[in-house]
Amino acid sequence: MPDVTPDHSTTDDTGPTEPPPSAPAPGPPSPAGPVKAEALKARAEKAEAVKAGAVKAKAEKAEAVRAEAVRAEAVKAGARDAGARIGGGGETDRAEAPALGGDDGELTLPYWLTSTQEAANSSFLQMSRRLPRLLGQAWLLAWRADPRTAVAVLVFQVSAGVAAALGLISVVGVFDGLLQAGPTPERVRAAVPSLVLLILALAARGLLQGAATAAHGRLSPVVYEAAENRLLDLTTRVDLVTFDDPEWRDAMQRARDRGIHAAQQVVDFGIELLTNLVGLVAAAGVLAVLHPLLLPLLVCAVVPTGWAAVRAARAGYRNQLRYIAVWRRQRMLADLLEAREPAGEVRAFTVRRFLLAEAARLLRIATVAEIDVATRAVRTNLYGQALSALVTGLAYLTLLWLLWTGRMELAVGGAAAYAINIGIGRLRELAFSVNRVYEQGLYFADFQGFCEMSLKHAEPSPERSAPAGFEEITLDGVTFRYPDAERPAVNGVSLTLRRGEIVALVGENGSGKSTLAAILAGLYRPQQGTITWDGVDASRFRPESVREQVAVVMQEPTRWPLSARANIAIGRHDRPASLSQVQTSARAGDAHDFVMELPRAYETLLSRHFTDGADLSGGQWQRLAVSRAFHRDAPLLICDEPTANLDARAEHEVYRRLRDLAAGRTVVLITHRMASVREADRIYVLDHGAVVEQGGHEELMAADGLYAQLFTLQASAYQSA
Ligand SMILES: Nc1ncnc2c1ncn2[C@@H]1O[C@H](COP(=O)(O)OP(=O)(O)OP(=O)(O)O)[C@@H](O)[C@H]1O
Repeated sequence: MPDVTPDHSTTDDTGPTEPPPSAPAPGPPSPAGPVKAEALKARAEKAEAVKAGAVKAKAEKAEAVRAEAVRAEAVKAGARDAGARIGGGGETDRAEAPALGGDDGELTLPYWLTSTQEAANSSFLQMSRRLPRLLGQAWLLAWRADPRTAVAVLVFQVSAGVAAALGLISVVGVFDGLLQAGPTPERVRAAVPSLVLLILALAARGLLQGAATAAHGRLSPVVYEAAENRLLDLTTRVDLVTFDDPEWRDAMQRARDRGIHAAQQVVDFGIELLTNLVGLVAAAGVLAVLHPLLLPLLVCAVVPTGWAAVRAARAGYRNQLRYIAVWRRQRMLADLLEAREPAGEVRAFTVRRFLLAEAARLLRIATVAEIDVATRAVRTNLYGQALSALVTGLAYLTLLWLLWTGRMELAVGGAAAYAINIGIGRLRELAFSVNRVYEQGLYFADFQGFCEMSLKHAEPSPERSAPAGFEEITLDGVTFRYPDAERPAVNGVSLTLRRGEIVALVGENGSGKSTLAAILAGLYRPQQGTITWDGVDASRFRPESVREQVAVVMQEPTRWPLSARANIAIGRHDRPASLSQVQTSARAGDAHDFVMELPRAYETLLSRHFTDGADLSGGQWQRLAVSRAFHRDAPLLICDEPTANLDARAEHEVYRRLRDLAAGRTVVLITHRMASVREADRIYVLDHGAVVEQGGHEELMAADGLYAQLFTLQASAYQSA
């Protein structure tokens, strides 16, 4: 869970506070950059060239040039050393080998950084203009996640601000009392009521601020939870073909990478901004009452302070922008090195040292860059503080001038000095808040964009449900093309499935068998042609209700990291199944015997990632998948190469049971094992997405077409062996 939960309780009204870190870096660690002066100069020039609103392509190019310059420096500086260190200095250990991806590690701007690019190059004015809408969106998000807590945060926060304003006003009273003419005891007495009010106001503010922080601590994770749930909900609601749409996948990746976190942060920083705004309004109000000149003075102070804040933040983002690609690649490699699946190949291909060197090279670049960021952050903060001191000095000089020339009373001057102090601190924090809300708002826009896009791709949901069971399913001229594909994967297919039949789909690789099976299963909707269930157009049924009637054994069945029992029972997760029912399904899929040999039999967790977990062989996983499909007990069973990983005995068993199972059901069988096909009632031969032959085994052999060729080829291979 993301971590950023600003603690508002630490906000102090007693004067300007230290500026917050210039660049909150959600997700990846803070970026970095080598300290070479020339590279920095080149980067600065390029950065200036990339003006706000510049087209994305231009920005990407500029960034790539910069990144490359800096990368080259960093690689020179440390990568080879790092590579040498890792493997003990051997020749093969060094990072001499070409970088992964065949691009020699060129760091082009990844798609998901375009928002940061925009943020890094936005002016303060641009940020301020978008702000109201962003704050509105943040509020909506918080409201939807938890309306009561959202209102509580708002009420507590505003009340704390009002209490702070009261405190400020009472300070004026204290000064007024203390600095009036007369003997000291009288002056002290005159100041007491205001002092009491000040104490009460501060106590109330402390309490309210604490309550606001507590409510916010509750709201923030709930917002994250709501955003994550919404993303998952929409991701699973779109139809399957949307997963093959690269644009949607990009959008999903962006929303997942940064969007969810940004949703939470927009709310967090929105609250922070509100807090600072209330404080500022209080200070400004008091100043306006004290002297008409003081308010414009404070407003003037916002210009340099805001400029310094935005400049510091933008510098941080630029660094992040530059090095986040390095960081991501390093993480990707590290993940691969740590994962179980590639562990075998890492060793078998003896690539350990090569990969380590590459990971170290990237890490080195990031480390060098990180040191640079720290140095530059100190410098920027120094400038910011100097500028801030200058503006504050100017404000006080004006105040002195007002006092000196008798335009302001001493008591009022004391209170004004206090209010200016607070006002300037608030302004600085406000500038940071604005910058943060804006930056996170850009990623949040990605999240919202994905939600809107997914809603457009959501499956249609007609009221009508498919009937339980069928006599005949008919496909008429069905054509299906994947997004961006040049030609249809299934082209004008017409076929009929009757109850109790075993129908086989045969054809060479890529001929469209699996796609056709997915269409039959209701996973893809054809762009042309119709599918009817007992004469009713299946598109008029709720897609889920069609799938309820289908059990599928996928080509690559999912290896659910659940117990063996759950791996089978998930086939009908909505109906509670007893162990004996699960065992019956397991026997049907020829899985019972090996499951009983597992350490905890049916309760064994099938994942090596957990203690006591076990893993299965490819064939065993397949048998579980067949059992799962049997357990689903649906009128249409689609088996897409169910025996590809099975040994001869298991294969024989599965087909024998399929025959039994077909009684009263329909089985669609896809397999390259021609011997298993000859048993089918009808065989459809596919070529380039179209049905080129159909009939029984004998009939097709006699036709001497593609089927006969494939069959004879396989049979002869066995005979010659
Ligand atoms: N998700 C996808 N996106 C785009 N094209 C796809 C996708 N899946 C399959 N295709 C293409 O559709 C065509 C048919 O693929 P399909 O998987 O249906 O063939 P198949 O007959 O089942 O092949 P195999 O015997 O190898 O399993 C192929 O050209 C394939 O490249």
